[in-house]
Amino acid sequence: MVRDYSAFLPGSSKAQPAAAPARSALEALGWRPFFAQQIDATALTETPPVRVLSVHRGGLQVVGDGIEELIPPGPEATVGDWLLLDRALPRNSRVLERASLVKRRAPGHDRQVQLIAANIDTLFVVTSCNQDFNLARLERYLALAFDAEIEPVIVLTKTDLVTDPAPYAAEARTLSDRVAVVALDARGAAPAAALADWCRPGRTVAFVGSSGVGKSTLTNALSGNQAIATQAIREDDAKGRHTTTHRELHPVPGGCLLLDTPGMRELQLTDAAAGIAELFEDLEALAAGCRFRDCQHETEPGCAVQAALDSGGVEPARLARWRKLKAEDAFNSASLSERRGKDRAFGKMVRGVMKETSRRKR
Ligand SMILES: Nc1nc2c(ncn2[C@@H]2O[C@H](COP(=O)(O)OP(=O)(O)OP(=O)(O)O)[C@@H](O)[C@H]2O)c(=O)[nH]1
Ligand SMILES: [Zn+2]
Repeated sequence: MVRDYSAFLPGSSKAQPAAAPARSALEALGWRPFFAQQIDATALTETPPVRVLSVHRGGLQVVGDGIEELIPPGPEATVGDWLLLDRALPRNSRVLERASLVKRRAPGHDRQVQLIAANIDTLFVVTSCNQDFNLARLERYLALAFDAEIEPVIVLTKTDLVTDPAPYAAEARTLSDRVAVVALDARGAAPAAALADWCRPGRTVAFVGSSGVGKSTLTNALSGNQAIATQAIREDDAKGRHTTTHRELHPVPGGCLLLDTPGMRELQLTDAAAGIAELFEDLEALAAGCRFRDCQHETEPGCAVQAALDSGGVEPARLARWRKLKAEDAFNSASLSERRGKDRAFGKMVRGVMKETSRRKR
């Protein structure tokens, strides 16, 4: 489905409510005390704050109070970042400390860390009341959100396609008592009201989830479904094809800021140990009581996790998901050489076992 961004285009004021509350241009862009307290009054006038709306090869598209420009590449910034714009030397603009940051390791050799998006307030983790619904997948996104210091909210779509969506919502609620769960029909008027709490003016939100769960439908719903003609923002890629612009922050007139990037949709779990620990804080706390610090919670003596499992204090399926998520994160976070090392160690182990077996046969 093509996302309809026409309401976000410059000059579009159709979604503006008649009596919008007065709010500074910066606040509407997400400016708040967390950023303001990082600078003094002189810096504020000499180097005005601007927010990065998009990142292109040619530079950074930034907006601020009466400012809208493309500055050359230089500052190590990503979509959503706040910069103190150095008018004389834009590439020296300072990046303000982030309230949240989504990053990932680049595929390929050096596996450098790539910045995906900064200063997102809410990550809507979208799934549907159908076979897409999967606790392990939801947990992966929740851990990523926690790791990036973003508040996750689970959005369950397609409630209209099942007789009773309640069991889905109930299962989603078992994942964490710190995560809100919203169940809705993504088409129509429901989302704007149901998600209003997180989509107030000046808030920055993003949707993640598998293909087809309703992210575009929700995006369009938040923009007020104002435009009738579908008019996605597009740019030509190197091969002359039209592709939806990557890494864009779209200010919804009179509303929140919406981040839509393919990089966000394909989030992989890497370097998210802290987020996993936060999501599974009860199991982490148990594990602190294991005899060995590197306990794998399998057959080790003095394993507090196994003991809790035996006494029924831990749900086996959840424990299995925790261990799998940790293993996935460790593997994805390892450098290439570390992975090779692991492969070598594994190969050596396999060869050792085979030697042992053939010797026994003789
Ligand atoms: N009945 C019903 N259909 C829905 C709902 N949410 C989404 N759909 C439909 O599901 C299809 C896929 O929705 P999209 O919004 O394109 O899904 P997406 O997550 O953006 O998918 P990608 O762009 O592939 O990532 C569309 O035909 C929507 O109309 C819902 O709550 N109820
Ligand atoms: Zn243990």
